[in-house]
Amino acid sequence: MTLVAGVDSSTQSCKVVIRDAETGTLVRAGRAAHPDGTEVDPAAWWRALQEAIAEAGGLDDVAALAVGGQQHGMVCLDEAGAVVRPALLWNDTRSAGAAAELVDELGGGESGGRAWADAVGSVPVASFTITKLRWLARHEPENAARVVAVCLPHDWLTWRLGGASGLDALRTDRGDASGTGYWSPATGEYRLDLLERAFGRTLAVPTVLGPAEVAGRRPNGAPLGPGTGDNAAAALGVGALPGDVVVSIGTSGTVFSVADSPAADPSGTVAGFADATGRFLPLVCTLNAARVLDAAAAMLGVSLDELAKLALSAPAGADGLVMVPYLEGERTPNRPLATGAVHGLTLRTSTPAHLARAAVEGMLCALADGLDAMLAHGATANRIILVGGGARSEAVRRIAPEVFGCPVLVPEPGEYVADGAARQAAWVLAGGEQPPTWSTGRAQEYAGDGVPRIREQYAAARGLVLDRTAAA
Ligand SMILES: Nc1ncnc2c1ncn2[C@@H]1O[C@H](COP(=O)(O)OP(=O)(O)O)[C@@H](O)[C@H]1O
Ligand SMILES: O=C(CO)[C@@H](O)[C@H](O)COP(=O)(O)O
Repeated sequence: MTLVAGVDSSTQSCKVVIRDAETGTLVRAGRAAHPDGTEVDPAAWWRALQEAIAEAGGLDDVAALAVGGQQHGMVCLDEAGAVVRPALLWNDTRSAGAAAELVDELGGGESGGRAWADAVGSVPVASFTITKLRWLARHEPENAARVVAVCLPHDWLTWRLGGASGLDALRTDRGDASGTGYWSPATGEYRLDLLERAFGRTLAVPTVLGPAEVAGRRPNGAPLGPGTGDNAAAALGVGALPGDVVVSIGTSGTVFSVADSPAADPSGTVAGFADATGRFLPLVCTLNAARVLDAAAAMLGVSLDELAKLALSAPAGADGLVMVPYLEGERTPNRPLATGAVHGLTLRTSTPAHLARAAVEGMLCALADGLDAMLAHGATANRIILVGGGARSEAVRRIAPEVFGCPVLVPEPGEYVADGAARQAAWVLAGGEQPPTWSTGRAQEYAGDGVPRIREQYAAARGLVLDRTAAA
């Protein structure tokens, strides 16, 4: 049996799966935690990767490997290839002012948004690498002066796995490059003029590979795939096709679909990313998803399973109790400085069950807004597929149809980002135009009538929060 490995170096943890290259059957797996916080020394990802690989039984018998990773993180390297400062992650909002400046510099408002969307498929918000480069240039000029190259978390891990033999060995892929703000999915070219505008001078950047090209080799000669961003890897892992909309509930909440043509939304709601197969991946991302459930469970002093039971014991709409879950600020809508709110407290709604229900409904309503935006920008949703750690919650699975107004498919619990990376590794070995066909496990359908009241009351509460919160 030929084995391939896939890695998901995501916000909260590193996961490794080892699968049969031909059938996709899971053989072994491992995981390790990442540190908390929105800036992280990449060395911590490397340590977690080694721990997860060891737990997965090592890589000696693995014929190819690929890395999926959290998007957008800024990893700055000096001339010798050393990391200049801890990486700023996708959910670090300190560059919100820089994002606003960059949009203003290309015309501001609708016209600035249009210029960015036309140039790189997306309008930069604080998550995007380009805004972090501007922040670094302005706030840490001494660190900025040492930077020679910039890359993304998965690029850096792939580079290290391949021996880190020099900055010109850095490689990336279309999917992750499309989240930088200085690479265009439509043309397949870097926009180093925009990088230079943000940072004040140009930098070395990784070579962008095609979906199944070799990014390097492990010391035993096994090829490394180009890897990709975690959402593009999840799309590959669940085998998403045009007509599928994937809703991922991890640290971030994302709604995305595979498309044949690039998106360019001047409002910035839909990011026009590329996918890991040569196509495109329009995507809406919220900053607040699974951790809203973690926070609600912590507030109530219960486990996540108990939170789900409590949520399901309250009526749909929680008798008017609404949580607007902007616990880390928010990206969609673009309110990096926002805080969360609970509206509709009465004696009747002041119960653990109501609060649990409001947390699940609020988190799902923010994703339903994202789904609306995707549909408004031409996505079709023949199937909605729910993945990510938060999809393990029975309350999320059962309340999602009420909020989305349609059934959702929940694949067997698994690590779909790591699986997508493993499938890419198998593709690198097999070659050809398409990734190998792996049988996907059984998915369970959750159906139920939509309850429009849930979204109506959420929209009213969201409006109050937006009114009191300045945009970036
Ligand atoms: N049964 C569950 N119910 C609710 N949330 C869960 C459950 N299991 C895991 N999670 C949550 O999923 C999150 C991790 O999901 P994951 O997709 O791995 O995130 P990331 O990829 O961002 O690191 C954690 O916040 C965790 O609490
Ligand atoms: O910023 C985005 C997408 O644009 C996030 O989806 C990150 O890629 C982090 O993903 P998770 O760790 O939450 O899976």
